[in-house]
Amino acid sequence: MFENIPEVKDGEVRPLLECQEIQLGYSTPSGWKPVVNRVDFEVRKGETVALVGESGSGKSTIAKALVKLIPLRGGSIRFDGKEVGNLSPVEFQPYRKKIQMIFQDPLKALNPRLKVSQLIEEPLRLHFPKLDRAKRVDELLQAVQLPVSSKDRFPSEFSGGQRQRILIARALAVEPELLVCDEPVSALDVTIQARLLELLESLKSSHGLTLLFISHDLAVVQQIADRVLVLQNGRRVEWKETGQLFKNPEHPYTRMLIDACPTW
Ligand SMILES: Nc1ncnc2c1ncn2[C@@H]1O[C@H](COP(=O)(O)OP(=O)(O)OP(=O)(O)O)[C@@H](O)[C@H]1O
Repeated sequence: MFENIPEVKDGEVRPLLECQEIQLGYSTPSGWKPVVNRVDFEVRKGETVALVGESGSGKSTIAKALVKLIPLRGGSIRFDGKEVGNLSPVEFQPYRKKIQMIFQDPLKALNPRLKVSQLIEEPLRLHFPKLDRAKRVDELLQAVQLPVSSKDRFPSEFSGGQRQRILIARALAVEPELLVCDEPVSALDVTIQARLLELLESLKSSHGLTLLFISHDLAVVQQIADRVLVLQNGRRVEWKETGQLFKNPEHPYTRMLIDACPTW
């Protein structure tokens, strides 16, 4: 099955994530609602791939499937060469740590009753029980360029951009390989957005990360992505290296997205 995944040749960077003909959707009271239809893409190690498309095109649905928040209905998801799409939640456990997600609204993901130190220690306790957690919390706060004193405060005491950094520190705690970022900067103003994008860029090299970056903002995508997958109504309409996409958008939908972007 899915033998059309190309062999990796010598010197080529191996894909960390390979999605082949994935089909996703939701069970609703009125029946099965298909959302993502036979979509193919891959993310090479160290690369940033952006998923773009209008609201409702299926971007977050793909992200949810990658961390098994919803099941794969058809097709194949391979992580580091291994088929993970049809694993049970228990079988998927070893991979769950390697794929971390950050969301647009960190407040929803951070328990407001816990201090930052507790929020970051939580995944450490689970995955690295023998580690000196206090030391690691300090290191992770420094990695996301927050003062170490932040650890004694609560999420509500921070700005949106700072909360996003806390969420990133928490995600980094388990040493992921793939960071799935679902509209992580959409709620932030432009200056804060730019700083957070710079941070993600520097964490990529310092922590050996690969990024799948979901956004509807093409200005952001142009800044951060190596390749872009354009989704329309759950179908792939374009899949290209970023420079090429902006220079030579082939699909009318891509051209429409680019024309609709206020930066151009
Ligand atoms: N739990 C659910 N049950 C039923 N339908 C859902 C559910 N979650 C999402 N959908 C539908 O799936 C489609 C794709 O939604 P999705 O959130 O993946 O889009 P998106 O491209 O990420 O959009 P946005 O940019 O607005 O987040 C939409 O029609 C949405 O209404």
